[in-house]
This record gives sequence, C-alpha cells and structure tokens, in this order.
Amino acid sequence: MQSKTIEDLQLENDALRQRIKVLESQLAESNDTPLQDPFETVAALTNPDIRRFGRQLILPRWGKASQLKLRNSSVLIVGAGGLGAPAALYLGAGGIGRLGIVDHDEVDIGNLHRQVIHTEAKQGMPKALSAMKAIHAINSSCHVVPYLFSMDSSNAMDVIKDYDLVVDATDNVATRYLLNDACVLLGKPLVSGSALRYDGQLTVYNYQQGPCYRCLHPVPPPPETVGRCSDNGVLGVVPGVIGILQALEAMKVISGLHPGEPSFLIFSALSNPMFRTMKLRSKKKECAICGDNPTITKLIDYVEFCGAGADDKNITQSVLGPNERVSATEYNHVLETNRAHVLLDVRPALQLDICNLPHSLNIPIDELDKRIGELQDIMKQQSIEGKDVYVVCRLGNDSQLAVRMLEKHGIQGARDLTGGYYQWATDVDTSFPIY
Ligand SMILES: Nc1ncnc2c1ncn2[C@@H]1O[C@H](COP(=O)(O)OP(=O)(O)OP(=O)(O)O)[C@@H](O)[C@H]1O
Ligand SMILES: [Zn+2]
Repeated sequence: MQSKTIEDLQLENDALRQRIKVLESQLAESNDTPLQDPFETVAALTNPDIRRFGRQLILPRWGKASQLKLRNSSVLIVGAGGLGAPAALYLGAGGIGRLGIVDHDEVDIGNLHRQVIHTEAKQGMPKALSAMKAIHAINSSCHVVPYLFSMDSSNAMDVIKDYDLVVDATDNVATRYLLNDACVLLGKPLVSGSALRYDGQLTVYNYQQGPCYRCLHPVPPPPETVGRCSDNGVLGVVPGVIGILQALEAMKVISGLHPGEPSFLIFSALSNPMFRTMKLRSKKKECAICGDNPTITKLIDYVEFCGAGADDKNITQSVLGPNERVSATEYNHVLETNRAHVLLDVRPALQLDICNLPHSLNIPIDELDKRIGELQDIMKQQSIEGKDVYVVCRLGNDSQLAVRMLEKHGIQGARDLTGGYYQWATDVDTSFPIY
C-alpha cells in the first residue's frame, strides 16, 4: 500500500472537518440527537416499559427477566443497508437498551426498495443518522449511537468492546473477516447475514463452543468471484427476511433462549422449501484465530488479505490504457458523423429491457467467447475493422474485459466506452435511465 503524504492527510482532514460541520447542522436541524453515553442499566422495568412490551412479557419463556436483559444489553449493527435496516428496526422496537449503528454511506433512492428504515425525505443523509431517527420514532427510549464511518482495523476494537453482541449487516468480505476477528479477540457473539439475488444465509459465529467465520472460511474467495448486489441484483424482501432473522438470533442470544448449537441457515426464495438448516461442527482446533494455537492475535489489514475493500460501490477497473477507451462524448461524435461501426453491448440480455441504444449488438460477456462469430459476421458483411468496434456495458468494467477477449479472437483495436451507459446518461443523453 502506498503511504499518504502530509498534504494528502491535510486535505483529508479538511474534508472531514467540512463534513462534520454539515452533519452537525443536519443533526441540529433534525432536533433528534443521540442520547449521551454512558448508557445506564436498570434494576427493573418501568410501567411504560411493561405497557410497551406487554405482548412479549406474557410469552412463556420470555417474561420480565428476558425483557430486562434486552433493556440492559447493547448491540452493534454494522451496516444500515438491506440487512441492517430491518434488523435495527426490530431490535430498537423490541427493547434493546443500547443500539450502535455503523455506516459510512448516505441514503440513495436506489436503496429504498429494501433498506426500509430510510425514506425518500432522507436521501443524502448518513444512513446511521437516518436509522437513528427511524428507531427513535418507534422507541424514543432506545439509546442509539450512530457511527458515521467505515469500520476498519483502526476503529473496530474500540467500538466493539462496548457492546455485548455484533450484527454483521455489511456486504463485503473484508468487513466479514474484520468483524469476525474483532469479535473473537473480544469474545463477542457475531450474528452474520448475507443476501444476494433471491438467496440469503444466516449464522451465529463465536457463540459458546461454535465456530467462527474463519473456521469455515480460512481463506477469502478471489475478489472476482464475490457477487455484489449492485452487479447481481437483490429482491428487496430477501435481505428483509435475513435481517429480521438476525434480529431474532440476537434477541435469543441476549435473552439466553438460543439453543447454542451452531447451524447455518440457507434461504432460497424460489425453492421449496424456502428454508434449509445445516448443523455446523464446533470450532476448529487449527483455526488461525479461535483455534488452540492462534497465529492471528490482533487485527490485520483486511483489504490486503481479501484483495478488496469495504466499499463495494463504484469499483472501477483499469484494465485498458487511455488509447483503448473513448468517452461517451467521443462516441456520440462517432454517431453524429455516421461512421460505420459496431456498438457491442456486453450486458446480460435482461438488462436491455431497462435501456439500450437500439443500434447496438448484444452479446453478454459470459457468452462472448462462444458467440464471437456473430460479431465477426457483421464486421465482415459491413467491412468494419477492429478499430471501429466499440464496447459498452453498465459502468465500464465488463466492457474493458470484453475488449481483451476480442483481442484473443483476433479483433484488434476495439475500444470501450469509459463509464459505460452511466457516463452516457450523465454526459450525453440525460433522458437515458440510470440503474
Ligand atoms: N466496513 C463497513 N463499515 C460500515 N458500514 C459498512 C461497511 N461495509 C459495508 N457497510 C455498509 O453496509 C451496508 C450494506 O448495505 P447493502 O448490502 O444493502 O448495499 P448498499 O451498499 O447500500 O447498496 P448497493 O450495493 O446497491 O450499492 C451499506 O450501507 C454499506 O455502507
Ligand atoms: Zn475459528
């Protein structure tokens, strides 16, 4: 990793100060400030508590004792997105005394189909603050602590040490290992969830003699094999289901109702049955962090370990050099001058329904090797050379890989549209949909 210069740090520092000012004014405007620490535990429920949680109090095996345990406990939710939104709502509504919410991101319209804790009016607001306001609207006595930064090796131990349990509601492998290791080192149970497309998973790690995440996954998967919601899509209800189950598992662990047997739950919305559970073995003796002779005794650099960072947005690959790429405006000039060319759209066919340029040829990148003949035929029929082939996708990542694939098939000189249709919609045709 390249180290930062003093000037870089100064600039970062100025930007952070600026940002803090904006956030402080948002908070002041919102008239809804976090309750100040320290968070006080209580010896008994109040009458308003008894009124509010009456339906839980009369539950066999729950009663006043479990509710009081919730009231005196603290849970840290990392990520206020698709999983964290429902988890935070139910944990806040259900009576957890102190709820920490960590998220560096801000609310975007594309979050709202699944991140139900946020609203249209909260666009642009830090998610942790928006979540705090939503929880306070349901339960004003919940002690919410928003953390408006990304959790990493420099801050994880310090934040997590003050909580009884951690809910991993993030979307990336680096944070998964980070939270796992911090929870093992601090002896905290970790309720971990994930959701992608129509499927989700749920496990409680590091609880009683159960395994940790590293016991099951000693090495991270290659970054290019990790699916992201922003690339693969996710049906909004799916993280909703898993996030609510994360809240449930957290409440069971805190109240002492969790059976403790380690298990792995798989949810597949399109299968029958939709839920399957597999038993897990106890922790592994040879695990690098929770085993008998741990080799990891403090947090490491998880971005380096996983080959990818916590921010899964705007991942822009630089596979091609500047001469192998054209801007959206340059491509528009090709259209305006009527130059004979092929525009190869390498997105999955389904996405053509959302938007497309009608003159484009669609061959999804996964099929490009076996369908290359279709492109070659058109080039031959219309006497088009490699340098007049332009490749486009949604954001300009796959299109670069596709240019390299074309070279392997002897089509030299093709170029991709930098920033894909996103840039096209921003720079050339603002009526073109962005998704
Ligand atoms: N290390 C981290 N620290 C704090 N928050 C994190 C960290 N890693 C991920 N998150 C947050 O976890 C949330 C995960 O939410 P979700 O999976 O629904 O995706 P998203 O990032 O909001 O949206 P999209 O994937 O569509 O861009 C995000 O709000 C993200 O900012
Ligand atoms: Zn382990």
